[in-house]
Parts: sequence; C-alpha cells; structure tokens
Amino acid sequence: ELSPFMKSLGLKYPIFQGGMAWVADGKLAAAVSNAGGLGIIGAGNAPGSAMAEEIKIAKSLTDRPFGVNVMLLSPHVEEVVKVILENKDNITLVTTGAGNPSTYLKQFKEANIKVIPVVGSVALAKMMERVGADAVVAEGMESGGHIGRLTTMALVPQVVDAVNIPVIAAGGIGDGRGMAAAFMLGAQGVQMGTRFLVAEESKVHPVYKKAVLKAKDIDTMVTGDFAGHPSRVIKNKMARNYINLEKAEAAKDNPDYSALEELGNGSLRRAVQDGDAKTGAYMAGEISGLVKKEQPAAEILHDVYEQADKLMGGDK
Ligand SMILES: O=C(O)COc1ccc(-c2c[nH]c(CNC(=O)Nc3ncc(Sc4ccccn4)s3)n2)cc1
Repeated sequence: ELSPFMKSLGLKYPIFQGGMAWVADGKLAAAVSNAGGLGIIGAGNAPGSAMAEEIKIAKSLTDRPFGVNVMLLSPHVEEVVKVILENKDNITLVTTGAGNPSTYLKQFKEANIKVIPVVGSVALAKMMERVGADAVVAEGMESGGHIGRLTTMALVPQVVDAVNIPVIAAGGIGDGRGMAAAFMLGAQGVQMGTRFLVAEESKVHPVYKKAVLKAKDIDTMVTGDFAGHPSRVIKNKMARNYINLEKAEAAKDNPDYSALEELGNGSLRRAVQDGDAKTGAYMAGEISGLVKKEQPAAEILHDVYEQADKLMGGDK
C-alpha cells in the first residue's frame, strides 16, 4: 500500500532511483519512471545547459513523473537551479545532496516543485523540515559516493522519530529485504543507487559495471575521510593510490590535500565514460556484493517491490 505522499507523487512503486552524478541521465530516469518508479536526473557537476538537455530527453521518453538531483557542491549549482525552475512544469521534485539546500528551497516551493533533501543526520533532517522540505531521504554511509557518518539501520528510525515529514531510506538497499526492513524502520519509500548503476539503461562503462557486479561484500572503501569529502568507492588502483597519499599527508604537521583534489577531479567521469581503473573512482555502495546481474530498470523495480510485498504480508 502506497503512503498518501507516495500516491501524491503518482508512483506505482515507492522506489526512487538515486540521482547519481554522471550516471543518472534522462534515459535512465525515463526508464525508471516509465516502469512506475521515480526516475531522477543527476546534475552532478554538470553545467545548466547539460541539465536542460537531459530534462528534454527525459520529457521526450516519458509522461510519468521524474525528478532532478542538485549536487550542492557543484560550481554550476546556481544555473542548474535556474534550469530546473524554467522546466518546473515537467519536474515533479528535486532531491539535493552533499550540502544544505536552504537557500534554494523558497524558489522551488514557489514553483510548486517538491524538495526532498538527502540528509545524513537528525540535525540536518530537522533543519530541512523547519525550512519547508516536503520529505527527506535519510541516507546511510553504506551508500556509494559522498557519504555521511551514520548507518542506514541507525539513521532511519532516529530521523523518523525526529520529523513529521515522510522519510525515504537510502544506503545499502538492493533488494526487497532491504525495502521491507526500511519500511519496518518507518520509511515510506526507498532510494537505490548501486542497483540502478548497473541497470541495462545505465550508460556506465562496462568495465565499471563489471567491477560492481563482481564485487564482494568487503570490496568498497572510503576515500577522502581526511581530505574532506568522504566518498565510498569500489577498491581499485585509483582508490588505493588516493588512500596512500591521503594517509601520508594526514601524518604531516600541516597536511596539504590540494594534490589529492587534483586526483579526485574528473575521477567519476573517467570511471563512467572510460571505465578507467587507474584514475577513475568507481563510486558504488556496500550492497554491490548483493548486486550480481545487469537488468532492465523495470525488472529491478518489479523484483524489489514483489519481494518486499511478499515479506510484508502481500496485497498491500
Ligand atoms: O552542510 C551541511 O550542513 C549539510 O552537509 C551535508 C553533508 C553530506 C550530505 C550528504 C551525504 N550524502 C549525500 C547524498 N549523496 C551524495 O551526494 N552522493 C554523492 N556522490 C558523489 C557525488 S559528487 C561528489 C561531491 C563531493 C565529493 C565527492 N563526490 S555527491 N548528501 C548532505 C549534507
């Protein structure tokens, strides 16, 4: 049974596809939305013009609701917000990541666009409710890419207790068991990134997809814990190189992480576009060890929902 909030979004499944930088383009988002989930286009560090293009593609491929994710550390965040507001009639909601979207919330609300910030703590969840967020995605550190510090199992029930707006759970969810568990913790929906990263409609380079599909439970690590932006990635040459440099720098009296910034810049693009294991960051979550095959987005949604539905007592 969908919650009133999920019904208001016009979804068949209360399942969001994570708005992953470089990965979540209009084609993937449209495939997820057409199958009854909520597809989300990821702005990442892309300029406004690229976002306008992806929104146009999604609009041409689906009549179902879709969203856009604003990565708040992007140098282009202002122009991306502008493009979203210009396309307000086609965009159901905005999710935000890697920062505090308070400054943009008012504009989105006035444009009648729902805002669902990703939060990694109770404090941020409460602040987002106070400034008018429609819901929050509570994302645990099991997730891929830029992470907070708390696990999904600990974060979700505390956020559910702390706010009166709907909570969507994310981080380490890759099948119906994770979805059913999230609902037991009080979530009204789930967001998945890693499982959709290897979807057939995902443009991720086959070498990167293969690394995710063959990853074991212990094959991810966190880079940037000292340098400033902790990011979970699949262990590869680049990650090991990054970690070695980071530890060496952190041991100095006044560490200088600027060289690491260099290493990090463009690393996700090189992974997605070239599958480069030497200089690319294979961002992916701890659930990679559970994700073993590339499937169409529609199959992913159906399999996850049906399994969760059965576990939660069926015919919801
Ligand atoms: O400033 C404040 O008070 C709030 O601080 C925050 C800190 C972290 C978060 C947060 C954690 N996880 C998320 C949502 N997930 C993500 O944003 N995942 C991402 N993956 C790759 C990205 S591109 C990038 C950008 C910077 C460094 C490395 N990679 S963003 N948001 C949200 C807010």
